[in-house]
Amino acid sequence: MAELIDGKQLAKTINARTQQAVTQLKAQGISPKLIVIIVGDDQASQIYVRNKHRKAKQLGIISETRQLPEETSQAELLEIIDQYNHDDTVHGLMVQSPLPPQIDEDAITRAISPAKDADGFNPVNVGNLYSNSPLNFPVSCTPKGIMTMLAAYQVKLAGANAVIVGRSNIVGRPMAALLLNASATVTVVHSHTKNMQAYTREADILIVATGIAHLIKGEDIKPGATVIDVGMNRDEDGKLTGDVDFDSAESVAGKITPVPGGVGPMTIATLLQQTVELAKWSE
Ligand SMILES: NC(=O)C1=CN([C@@H]2O[C@H](COP(=O)(O)OP(=O)(O)OC[C@H]3O[C@@H](n4cnc5c(N)ncnc54)[C@H](OP(=O)(O)O)[C@@H]3O)[C@@H](O)[C@H]2O)C=CC1
Ligand SMILES: Nc1nc(=O)c2c([nH]1)NC[C@@H]1CN(c3ccc(C(=O)N[C@@H](CCC(=O)O)C(=O)O)cc3)C=[N+]21
Repeated sequence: MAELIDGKQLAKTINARTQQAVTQLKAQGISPKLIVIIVGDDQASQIYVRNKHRKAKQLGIISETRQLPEETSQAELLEIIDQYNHDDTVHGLMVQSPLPPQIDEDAITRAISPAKDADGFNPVNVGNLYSNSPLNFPVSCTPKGIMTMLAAYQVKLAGANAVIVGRSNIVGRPMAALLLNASATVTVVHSHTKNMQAYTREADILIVATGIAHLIKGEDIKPGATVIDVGMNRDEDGKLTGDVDFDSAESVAGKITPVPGGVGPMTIATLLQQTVELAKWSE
């Protein structure tokens, strides 16, 4: 039976550290502040944003949710981002996805100042990540949180075969860069990959982010592997379920994350940790 990687518990530890860092910054006259912009009323986004806001407040971070109507134009959103870019009291800024079709995501990620980029999606920060820059810069929170989980559970990265299923800008691509920077041997597979099982079965570390419920089963996993399930899917009766078939996977894997209670809580903890880092770096 695999060891459970308890993201919920680890998130509490990270949040306690963040709270201490907030106290220290406030003593120096800096009050970390995060702005989350949300366009339209996507139900899932509303829930995440509410959770982020509540946690941020608990940790002493000033958190504002800027709710914009579904019909907001790209020019209007860019204007609002520009205002926050120039507001010295704001340290972290993010625009929740998905965005309505009239708004180009790429244009939005480019508009957010790299120094306030709480999501780490701006190409300047992605470039820093891919060139393994020694500078301080923000990184996409989900993969960054996964690195914290792997470290906390003493998963060896150097020389490990790491296989990532999915190549999105939010998870797969930054995850590949982080693991490569940590000297893992990295393979990224996706919907065009031939014979995906041949790769997943060789993975010492398997990270799955596709949005396809139960895509990965026990038979696709190398015995003893560390399995990280990023997927967040709703089944017929509204229950949250991952991209990994937990029941068949947990008897094969060495370590495994549950859904819920795995990667999700770490994403939020990492966003708040990173907001405080941005405030520190802004000094
Ligand atoms: N817990 C958390 O904090 C977070 C959870 N999520 C969840 O993670 C999941 C993935 O999110 P995200 O990365 O944004 O998703 P995207 O839809 O942006 O990307 C999905 C990726 O999976 C690949 N893929 C789809 N089908 C298959 C298949 N049959 N075999 C192999 N690869 C496949 C796609 O390939 P191709 O590129 O070829 O289309 C694509 O690269 C979702 O469930 C999402 O809700 C996301 C972010 C944070
Ligand atoms: N600009 C942007 N940045 C993001 O980081 C971003 C985004 N857009 N759009 C959507 C995805 C998804 N995401 C999650 C955050 C927390 C949980 C989370 O807390 N999950 C809990 C359960 C939550 C529940 O019960 O619904 C868990 O897995 O235990 C999940 C998913 C961030 N995302």
